[in-house]
Amino acid sequence: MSDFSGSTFSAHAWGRNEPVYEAIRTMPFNNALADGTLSLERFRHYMIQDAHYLIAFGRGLAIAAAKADDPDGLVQFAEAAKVAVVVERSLHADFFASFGISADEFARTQMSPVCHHYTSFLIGSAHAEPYPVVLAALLPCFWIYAEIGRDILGRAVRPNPYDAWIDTYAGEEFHEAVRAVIATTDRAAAKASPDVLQRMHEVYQRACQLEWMFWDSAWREADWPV
Ligand SMILES: Cc1ncc(CO)c(N)n1
Repeated sequence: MSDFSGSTFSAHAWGRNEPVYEAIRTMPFNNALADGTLSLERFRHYMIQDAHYLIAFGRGLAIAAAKADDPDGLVQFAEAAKVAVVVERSLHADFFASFGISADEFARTQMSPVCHHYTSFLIGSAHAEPYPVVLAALLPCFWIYAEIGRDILGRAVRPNPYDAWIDTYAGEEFHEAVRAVIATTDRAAAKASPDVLQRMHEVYQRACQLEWMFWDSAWREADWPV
């Protein structure tokens, strides 16, 4: 493992979790998304679960906003919470329509086990943990999508049925928000005690692992076993 000691939390956390990122980047789901061969069924599964996910992510961000240690953080995460819900609504209004998911199908589809796990982890951490740890739990959701979006854009076969998804996460608007979340998390980490910093690394790693599991679950079209 690389030694990132003395540098920022984000550099350290990224370095420690690089193998997880590399595993995500090369997953069958993301390879197939890039070359346009991903089955509609798998993407539909992913989108429905992501609509569930984004609402919970928005709630986690709203809790982060409430815990922010300054007004800038309050505004930043209140805005991010709003954007999560706006993106969820665009999934519903645009993606669901173009990929043939009816309101009824969405209403009938509960969270998958992994989506349930990931969202419970985010909401539970947001409620229970101090502000810097909440940010560390939320950071991979932003950062990994930004990196995956750009990576896929760089190798995507276009036109691609999933162009709109790729453009959302490769786009500069999203990346600007991600850089701001990285900066806020690093500022919070710089003031954190060793115990809190340790906790930040634990939740950051867990969120990275859950990101991998979220895509894997969509690839397997996983459902509750009973
Ligand atoms: C599972 C998941 N993680 C992160 C994002 C991006 O915020 C998303 N849309 N879905």
